[in-house]
Amino acid sequence: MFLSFQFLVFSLVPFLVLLLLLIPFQWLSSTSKKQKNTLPSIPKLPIIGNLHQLGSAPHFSLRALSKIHGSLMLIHLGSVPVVVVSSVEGARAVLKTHDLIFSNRPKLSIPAKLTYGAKDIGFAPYGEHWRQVKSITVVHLLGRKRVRSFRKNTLPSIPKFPIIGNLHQLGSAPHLSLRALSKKHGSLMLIHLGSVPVVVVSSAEGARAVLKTHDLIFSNRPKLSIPAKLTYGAKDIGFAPYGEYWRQVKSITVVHLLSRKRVRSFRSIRERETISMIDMMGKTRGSVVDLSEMIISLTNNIICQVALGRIYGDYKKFKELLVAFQNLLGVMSVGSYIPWLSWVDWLRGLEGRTNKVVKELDEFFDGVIEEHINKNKMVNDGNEKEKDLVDILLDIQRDDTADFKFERDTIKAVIADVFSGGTDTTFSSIEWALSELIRHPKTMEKLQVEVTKIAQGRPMITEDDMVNMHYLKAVLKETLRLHTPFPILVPHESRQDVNLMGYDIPQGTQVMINVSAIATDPLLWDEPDKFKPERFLNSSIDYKGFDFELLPFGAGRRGCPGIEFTVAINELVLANIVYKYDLALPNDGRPEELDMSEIVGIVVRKKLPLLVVPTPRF
Ligand code: HEM
Repeated sequence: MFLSFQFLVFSLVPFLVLLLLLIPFQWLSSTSKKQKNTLPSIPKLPIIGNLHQLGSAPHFSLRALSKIHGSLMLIHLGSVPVVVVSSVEGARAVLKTHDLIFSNRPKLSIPAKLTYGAKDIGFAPYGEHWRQVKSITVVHLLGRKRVRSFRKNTLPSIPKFPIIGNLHQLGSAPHLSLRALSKKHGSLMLIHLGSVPVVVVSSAEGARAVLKTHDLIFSNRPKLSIPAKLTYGAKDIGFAPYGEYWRQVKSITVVHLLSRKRVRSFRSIRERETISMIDMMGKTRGSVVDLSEMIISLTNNIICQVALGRIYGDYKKFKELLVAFQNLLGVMSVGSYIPWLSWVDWLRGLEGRTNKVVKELDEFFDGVIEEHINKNKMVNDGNEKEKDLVDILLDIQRDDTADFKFERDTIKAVIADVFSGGTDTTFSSIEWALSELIRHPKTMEKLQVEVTKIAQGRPMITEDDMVNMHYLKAVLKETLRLHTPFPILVPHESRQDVNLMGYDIPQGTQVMINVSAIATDPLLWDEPDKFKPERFLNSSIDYKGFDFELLPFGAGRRGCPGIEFTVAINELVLANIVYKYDLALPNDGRPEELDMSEIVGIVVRKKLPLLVVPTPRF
């Protein structure tokens, strides 16, 4: 008993001594805590503190605890005191009132290891390092400007129907329908032709962005089923996809047919054909003349001679084939836009008509090529001047040393291009110019004064005179502005993703540039619908592809290579007709009665032929 009491005393003594020592300390510290107004800890277990109370969803557990112990409570995670805030005022006090004080992070062993010793933003202690790293990241990744730059800014599509998209809205004159739509939806709008998204551009800035700023990207052409069939699988220039083949074929055609030097060399052909037409007009002796028919023949004769070497005997048939060819180029095939409905093209006879025209033109071209091969076998004098385009293309085809090889189909496709691109466009601009002159007698008079003064009594106006014909040039520019032969450029296609005027345009998007809408934009032109050649007299605006408000020939890489060729014919023919004749309408029709209705194919032509009664002026 004594032993056990002794044992008890001896074992309790140190404990009691410790207790005696601790009591005043505890009392002291609790008084000092009271003075400091410390947050009382919620009940906890030794060693683990309140860790066991966090559970698998600490936010719920702590919310429950805060309902018992208050919205500001002290818990212990192991031995670490943690203040838990669950009220708006508490959050404000920590994150606003004392933000700077509470801006540090605790050192947590695993996150520190995972972040290269808290070298990141989230776990770095408050200080200069954290400030710098955070600010760099915000500026270059997380700032509003940067975040906006990551957003895909797609052009919203205008309302459309299922399957057909906006096809029904194009109507019979797409350039006019699209102009009306752009007034409502903006000068850059996304439409859908069937399932194919098409960006329609109707402003000079938009045209500049496509044809200059992003010219290389938009230099492709979409694959369109009917044009592809008509051009031997897009082996021509106009519909060939952008690439080495297109570059070579275009450059060969420019060098050997359309360059200024070559165009000059065809001068005698132009002058001969113009004299012949002027003579024919004189022979009608006061009767009605179909001037449209005469100008078509003149244009075709010139192109035939420079491209094929001569006018062909069964030429009438060739002319009819060309008309059919051009009509087909202007047709919108369902298959190009709704591939699974391509059988509709077959049903409406489009396929059949295309195949027939392709076959007949092909036979005609084969005949022309064979004739050239035989002729070259007989006369091989190597005289470059005598060679027409077919001779030159055959030479290139035969040349083993040339880097670039092409087949007979290329020759045929290029010839088809020259005729389809060159005849109707050239003819219709002369026809429209004469029609406008007849409707505006004062303008006609002014032009006649200019040509008469420059001709100085000579029987014909020649190409040397053109340099001084400022009013004539203004008349032609105004004609090409108001009666743009291709009111919508041949469609372009993006070769890669591109940002066009703030919008993300994906690769393979078709682009239609409505150059006639731009040429009649009231923001750019004063009285845009009136024929006023004077507007060009003191203006540097030209149609060569540098002024985006006037783009009858397009611009950039895909621009028309035939400007010199066509302008030479237009100027000469127009100057000589108005120099030699006064033109009156049949049956004493008044000038303003002249019908100016349009017919829209691939080229916008005058619907009715231009019938006039020519009276010699001298
Ligand atoms: C008034 C007469 C003419 C007008 C208004 C005209 C207009 C045009 C236009 C708007 C284009 C498409 C441009 C683009 O897609 O951006 C074009 C392309 C073309 N034109 Fe003309 N053209 C005319 C005469 C000619 C002539 C006389 C020829 C040849 C003899 C010709 C041959 C071509 C060719 C081959 C292309 C395709 C260019 C390419 O895709 O790279 N054009 N033309």
